[in-house]
Amino acid sequence: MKNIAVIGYGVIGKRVADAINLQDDMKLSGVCDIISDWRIQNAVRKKYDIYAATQEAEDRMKSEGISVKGDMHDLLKKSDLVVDCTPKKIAAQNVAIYKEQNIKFILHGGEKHETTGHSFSAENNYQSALNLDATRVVSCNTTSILRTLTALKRANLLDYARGTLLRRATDPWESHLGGIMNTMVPEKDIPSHQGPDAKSVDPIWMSSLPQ
Ligand SMILES: NC(=O)C1=CN([C@@H]2O[C@H](COP(=O)(O)OP(=O)(O)OC[C@H]3O[C@@H](n4cnc5c(N)ncnc54)[C@H](OP(=O)(O)O)[C@@H]3O)[C@@H](O)[C@H]2O)C=CC1
Ligand SMILES: O=C(OP(=O)(O)O)[C@H](O)COP(=O)(O)O
Repeated sequence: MKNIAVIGYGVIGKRVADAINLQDDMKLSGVCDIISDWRIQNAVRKKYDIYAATQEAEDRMKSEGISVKGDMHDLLKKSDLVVDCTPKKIAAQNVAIYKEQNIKFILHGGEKHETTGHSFSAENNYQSALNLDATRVVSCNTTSILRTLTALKRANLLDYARGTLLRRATDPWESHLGGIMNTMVPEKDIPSHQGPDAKSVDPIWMSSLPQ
């Protein structure tokens, strides 16, 4: 049984926590965040152990009647692996802590490939992730590119690829950040980061493809 910690209980973290909870060989050791609003109340309702990332967060959580088990370091001490689901750039800052505590970690698509040196998409490179100390699960958009091109490549139908990604939805509170790219808001930089990102998952399969 492996004890898994989730840092950041937002859009992705709440799903990761529920998924861990469903596995026979994993135990959710706790979730750690800075929020004290309705979002963390979902974790309270599910009886997950809650940890506060900062002292201010702990004070706010307690003032909202949330029982706090400790801080992030307390959670890491009782965990074998951490899945960091904090917003982009925050997770990269946490990497030094994970390395110092010698704990394996998984980051998400908001971070750069170099942060872990391995980028993961199960269909493409599950085997190469075994026994690593760290990996990064690429974003939903990069995964969609990988799944589409991998299917075409396996069917021997792929010479090269040039794609336009139309993102039709976004987290509502981030809609002002260009989330609905190429639908209402055009992507300003070509190639967008998802093409090179796909190559970082599978450099051999994708190396022949222009960006
Ligand atoms: N949303 C999506 O559709 C997808 C997101 N991703 C990637 O997943 C990762 C997480 O994104 P997402 O779930 O959307 O992010 P969210 O903003 O929904 O959730 C992140 C949570 O972490 C909290 N947080 C902020 N700072 C800290 C900290 N120092 N310690 C602990 N918790 C903290 C946030 O609080 P607060 O809100 O107060 O900042 C929030 O509750 C990113 O790398 C993103 O790029 C990948 C695929 C899809
Ligand atoms: O919505 C996402 O992340 P975000 O909340 O950091 O913008 C998804 O990870 C999509 O990210 P992408 O724009 O890197 O494909």
